[in-house]
Amino acid sequence: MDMDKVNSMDFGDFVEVFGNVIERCPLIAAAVWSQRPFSDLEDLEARFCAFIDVLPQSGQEGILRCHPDLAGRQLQRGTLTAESQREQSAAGLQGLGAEERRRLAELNAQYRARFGFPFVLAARLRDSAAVMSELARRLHCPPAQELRTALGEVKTIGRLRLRDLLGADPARL
Ligand SMILES: NC(=O)N[C@H]1NC(=O)NC1=O
Repeated sequence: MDMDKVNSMDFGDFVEVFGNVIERCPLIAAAVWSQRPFSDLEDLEARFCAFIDVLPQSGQEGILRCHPDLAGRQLQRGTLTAESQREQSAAGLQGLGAEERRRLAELNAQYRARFGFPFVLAARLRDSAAVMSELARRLHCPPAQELRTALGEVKTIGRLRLRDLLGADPARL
């Protein structure tokens, strides 16, 4: 899909196509549509990121809370969004053994109890060992720093999803 096509989309089509660039936050695509035309992919990415950056902290935390747990119950049940399913599978999270799943669930619960939102990371760029070690490491970060890190991961996930939709090279992120 090229930028002319994106710029010519009506509101409904745009939200349909880009509504899950930020996981389960179609409102962001709805807001970004108003800012067309976009000059290129980087411009489009920047609009999604800027929306996140100007939200109050409660809104930023709300975005994080829209993300499903990594290797959580939804992955087992197959009820994730198609994008999330693909990303979690790419990290090998579907093939975890019972003990690894239990350990990850325990760390996810500790993380959520400490920060008030789920642990978020761009799973596509990691394997399951890296997911586990990042979770164990970030669990001990100061809350303000962790909020910034988590939002950075949301943006990375979104940029990779945009690249998929536009047929751009994900390696150039
Ligand atoms: N919790 C979390 O990071 N979830 C996300 N990560 C990712 O790559 N896809 C997701 O849904």
